Amino acid sequence: MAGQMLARWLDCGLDPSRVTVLRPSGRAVAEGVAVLTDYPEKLEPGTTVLLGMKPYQLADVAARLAPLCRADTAILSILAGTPLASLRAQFPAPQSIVRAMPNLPVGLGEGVTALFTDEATPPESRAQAGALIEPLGLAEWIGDEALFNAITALSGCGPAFLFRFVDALARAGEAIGIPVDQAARMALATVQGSANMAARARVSPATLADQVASPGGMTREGLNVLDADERLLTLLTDTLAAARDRGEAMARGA
Ligand SMILES: NC(=O)c1ccc[n+]([C@@H]2O[C@H](COP(=O)([O-])OP(=O)(O)OC[C@H]3O[C@@H](n4cnc5c(N)ncnc54)[C@H](O)[C@@H]3O)[C@@H](O)[C@H]2O)c1
Ligand code: PRO
Repeated sequence: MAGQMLARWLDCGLDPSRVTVLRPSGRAVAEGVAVLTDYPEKLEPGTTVLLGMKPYQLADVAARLAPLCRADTAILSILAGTPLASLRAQFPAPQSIVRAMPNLPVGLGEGVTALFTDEATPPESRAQAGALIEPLGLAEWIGDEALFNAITALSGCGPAFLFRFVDALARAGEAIGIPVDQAARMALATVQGSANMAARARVSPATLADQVASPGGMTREGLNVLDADERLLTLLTDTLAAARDRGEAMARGA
């Protein structure tokens, strides 16, 4: 995920010589970006540190990284299910700690990133974090951290659910006799075109769905299947709730 964010920042003109990546594998990231396999001796004043490892690695990483941090180090964490209080406990020195939850299309500048911080982060640092995220796509500040796992379920995990939907649409097409390659191409292009259309439309996706459905026609019969007993809504509510609940469990250390 962090690699997608970096790719977009570099595409938008970030000077690669200003970036250092720490990754145990030492694998190259991008031309001109320094890669370290171990922690540096110090951090430059005003460094922004993006935490992009797995959430369960927080304590191990903080044990080495926190002593290098100063009051003017800014922490940006993309760790799912990791509350701001946990980050503050692990990184006592930095004033600015921001929780971010991006999704994978940030690499194209078409992502969604939820942001949250607390009163200890100075307003100018909050603005800097917002400016950093802005080229990645839609940025949404969240007022209540209690919603962060729900928001992660919707937009952070959302691409996976959409990819699953595209795959299912293609396989359903195949199930009713469309050749497999053709069904895959047409399902993806249908979702892409429809998403672009919905993004530009003046009316809601619900209204657009009704506009596709000619009275007494084919689409209405299909929508009736999705809508029966709110089948699709129930399925998606259960999906988001399961993802959200995993975030809550991760926050409890499970
Ligand atoms: N994948 C997503 O769509 C997504 C979206 C939002 C947030 N996240 C968050 O991003 C984080 C990484 O998830 P991912 O899916 O990108 O996994 P990943 O396995 O692709 O990336 C993990 C990265 O951590 C690095 N790493 C491993 N050990 C490390 C260490 N000891 N110190 C520093 N770096 C280390 C690895 O080099 C690797 O680049 C997680 O905290 C996850 O919650 C992921
Ligand atoms: N990927 C991370 C996870 O699955 C968080 C959102 C997307 O935990």
